[in-house]
Amino acid sequence: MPESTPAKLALEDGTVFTGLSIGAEGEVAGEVCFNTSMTGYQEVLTDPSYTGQIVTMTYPQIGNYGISSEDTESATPKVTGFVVRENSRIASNFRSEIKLDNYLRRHGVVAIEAIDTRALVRRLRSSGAMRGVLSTRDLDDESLIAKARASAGLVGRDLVSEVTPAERGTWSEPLSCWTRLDGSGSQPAGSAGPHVVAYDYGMKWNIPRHLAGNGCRVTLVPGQTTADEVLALEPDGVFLSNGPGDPEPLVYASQAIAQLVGKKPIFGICLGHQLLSLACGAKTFKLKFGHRGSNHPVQDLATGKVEITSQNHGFAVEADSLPSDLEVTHVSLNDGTIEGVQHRGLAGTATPAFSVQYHPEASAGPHDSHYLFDRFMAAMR
Ligand SMILES: NC(=O)CC[C@H](N)C(=O)O
Repeated sequence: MPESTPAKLALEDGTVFTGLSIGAEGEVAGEVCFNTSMTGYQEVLTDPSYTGQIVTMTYPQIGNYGISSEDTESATPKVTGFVVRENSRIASNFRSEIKLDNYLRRHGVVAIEAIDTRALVRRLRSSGAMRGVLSTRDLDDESLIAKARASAGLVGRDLVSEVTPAERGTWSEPLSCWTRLDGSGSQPAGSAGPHVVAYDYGMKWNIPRHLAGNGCRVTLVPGQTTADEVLALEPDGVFLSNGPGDPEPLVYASQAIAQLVGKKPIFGICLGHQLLSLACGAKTFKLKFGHRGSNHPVQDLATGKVEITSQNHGFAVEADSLPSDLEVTHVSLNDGTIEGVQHRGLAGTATPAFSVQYHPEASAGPHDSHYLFDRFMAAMR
């Protein structure tokens, strides 16, 4: 029985958790983080921004509504490893096609259940993000701890290269009826609207779904595409996607963006926000334990309004490093970190450049921030 295969998770601080495998046999090393969303495990599993990370869900029972191919944020799971308190034995949902554990095994994801996830998360909260090793092969504590300490971590690595597409592509699928704001039938895809060239650094699919659903013609380009190549496509706007890992080593990306600022309207999300900020001369830093969940409060400084947002980031833009060109537009009400910026000199012109650290495309999460897509549409028109 796969349910009875033992598995262990070891942290670099010497803590070892013993549980049961609910995924593939194997051994993986990554940064151990936690996500506080009560639902959305499927979107978490397939979000390419989790590349290099072993994700712990704080909600104690995961898998109860199974897996539906309509709900993925990329073609396959991208997490390096997965940790839950309890894998639901029942998948109760008419849309479910496969149970969580079978899905994890099918895609080779090493995963563990039946460990004290509260103890694990409290440790990550107080000590900060840690490297870890998750294994069904090696169950020797000392050996696992040594491997965790020798593992690469996230800082200084270019993880975008692992998930960005090799070739240029197009996108035409709109939002599904399940994610439409008003819950009505499928949105018509259009292509008569503006042409968006989207840098795909490991983009969640709900982003191009929003763009296509707004009538945009969407061209997806690899993260290494130069500014001249983007401009040759004659875009009405340039989108900068989310993506995994440390933004600072991605010099090719920030350099290309620097050459596009002021030439076309630019909208960035998450890694795209960090890269736009770097391109304008700001710095980024690693957060102690990151923001990952579906209910993070963010204040829009222009209106004073609070949005409840979906978040997934381990790095952030350093407030003290902001050049005079950049203005803070949104802040986190949990820890005061920067959640949005805009280029001061370009605000109100035909080529604004703005970005947010959180996820207005939701999936999973609330729809409060959808207005940012409307702002981008207005800028392109
Ligand atoms: N979701 C994202 O784009 C994450 C951005 C970046 N990799 C971070 O962890 O901060």
